[in-house]
Amino acid sequence: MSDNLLEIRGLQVAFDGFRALDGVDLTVGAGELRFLIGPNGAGKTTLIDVITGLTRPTAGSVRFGGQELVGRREHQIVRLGVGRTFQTSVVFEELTVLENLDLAASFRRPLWSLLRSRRGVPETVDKALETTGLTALAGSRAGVLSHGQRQWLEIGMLIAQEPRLLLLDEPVAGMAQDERARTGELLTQVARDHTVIVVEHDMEFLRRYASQVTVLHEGRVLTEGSVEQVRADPRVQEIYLGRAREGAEDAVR
Ligand SMILES: Nc1ncnc2c1ncn2[C@@H]1O[C@H](COP(=O)(O)OP(=O)(O)OP(=O)(O)O)[C@@H](O)[C@H]1O
Repeated sequence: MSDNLLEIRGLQVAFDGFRALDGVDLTVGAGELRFLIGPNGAGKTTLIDVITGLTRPTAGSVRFGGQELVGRREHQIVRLGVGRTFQTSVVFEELTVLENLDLAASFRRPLWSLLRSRRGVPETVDKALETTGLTALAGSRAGVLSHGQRQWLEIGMLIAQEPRLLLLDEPVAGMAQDERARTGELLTQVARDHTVIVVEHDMEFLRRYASQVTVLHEGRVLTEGSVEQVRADPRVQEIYLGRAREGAEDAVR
């Protein structure tokens, strides 16, 4: 049996004839921390939407742990062990950090165990608190968390569901420098027990925390490799620096 957790082949998505994905092939091994980059409109979010069942492809296949995901509904894909964060928050502000984690974890518990009175905190919730470093804030209302702490809570809510694959869409967007570093460490730690795909634009962040990078461009995989290999690729420089001339000077520095 192959060690590949995710095998995507010939994936196409068309919106009114426009090919947002145009034959994507992508293989991610079990236990990998893979970064996905590409300029605006490259198809990164569309790719995550297809893996998670939100968008149906016009052609191609997504095999996860040997099972075909195309054609399955979102909740079925979650149950198979694929978790994602959204760009909009899914945290309940009025609930505490612990309650948010407990609620997220509860989807795996059978109904009878939810109705039974429970003593203590489930192990998955404890582990999520510890991994995200939010133990001291367990009793705080989620509404008072900083932007960074909230992102970590969302990652914790995913971990509490025990997925095999986590898909994170720009986890450090809008974060201060110290929160970025903390997030990088968190992702590295999460990747010890899970396979993780991270969509991220920030090159400095990639340089520090990414080992394998896939570059998406115009709905296709342009290249893959280490951060250094990818940055040295003239085609990558062209797509980023082409835009840099339009104002985003730091794109591949
Ligand atoms: N529902 C939709 N209907 C029509 N076009 C869409 C739809 N969703 C995405 N697109 C188009 O598909 C292309 C890929 O979009 P996508 O959001 O996947 O890119 P991205 O790489 O995630 O970009 P960004 O970095 O800006 O988030 C874009 O040209 C976008 O306008």
